[in-house]
Amino acid sequence: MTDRIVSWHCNPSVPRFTPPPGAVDAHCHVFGPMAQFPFSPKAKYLPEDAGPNMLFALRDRLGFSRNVIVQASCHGTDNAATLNAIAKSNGRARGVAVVDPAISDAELEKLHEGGIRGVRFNFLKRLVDNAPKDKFLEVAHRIQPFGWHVVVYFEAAILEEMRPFLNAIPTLIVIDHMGRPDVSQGPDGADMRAFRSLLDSREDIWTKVTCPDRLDPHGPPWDDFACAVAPLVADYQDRVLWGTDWPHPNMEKATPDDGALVDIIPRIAPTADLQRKLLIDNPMRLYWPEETKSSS
Ligand SMILES: O=C(O)/C=C(\CC(=O)C(=O)O)C(=O)O
Repeated sequence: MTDRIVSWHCNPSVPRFTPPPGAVDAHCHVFGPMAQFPFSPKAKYLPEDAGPNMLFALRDRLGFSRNVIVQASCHGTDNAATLNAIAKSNGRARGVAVVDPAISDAELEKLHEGGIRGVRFNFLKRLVDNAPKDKFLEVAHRIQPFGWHVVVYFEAAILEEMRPFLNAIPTLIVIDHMGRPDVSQGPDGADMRAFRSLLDSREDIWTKVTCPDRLDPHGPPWDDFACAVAPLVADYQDRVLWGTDWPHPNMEKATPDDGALVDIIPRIAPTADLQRKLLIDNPMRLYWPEETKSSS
């Protein structure tokens, strides 16, 4: 690995769709800055810096109010860059960490104080060397007292083999990018049906209806994604989250325009009610529950 890569659009458009005030971008990352927060020696990609100032400028440009920053695999289990971005956000960001299963309770407590509200288990072989299910389950039990949830990233091909592991997780689960279905199969295709059956197996499995750029083989304006995902949002409206996925790790060959990504929201969540659930109510329940308790 030599050259550092740029995986994001350098001049994203201002979206035509205006997110409702208080909207949360519930899946994004920061890279570095490397001089302060070096990448992991095990990183599978080496990006240019995409730090908190860039993230917050994009948030404002797109019309969002808050971010959920997910620790990217290039930073391994050192969450310092994610914590730094959260600390710089004036309370407008929270995060999802990736932890070494040997992490101490005191370190978990520090992550909580720093704004972490979940841990991510990544099963993509191109991103991580190993994904020890037994150790992950121990972690899932240890985060319970903090009220955190588990975020799981896997591809459609391994959904069935993931089921016993997912069944054993004692916390709420969020599946990244719907477990990467082939959206070109349509809303009733085999991948979507399998994913719906997973959602139906537990009411506390949520998902991120994210990444048309990764999932739609036909590219913008991502019609296959919109067609396959809109019925899912309608049917599981209280357990869906949306995010940009900026700075789009590994998408350097087809960097998506973030404004165009935002414009897919009204195509998958066509009513104001669905948009409020997707962009505000649902992410606030998971990441800023203390702000929602009084109103529920
Ligand atoms: O950002 C994403 O959601 C997807 C990624 C990168 C990633 O997850 C990571 O680096 O941790 C991918 O598919 O390459």
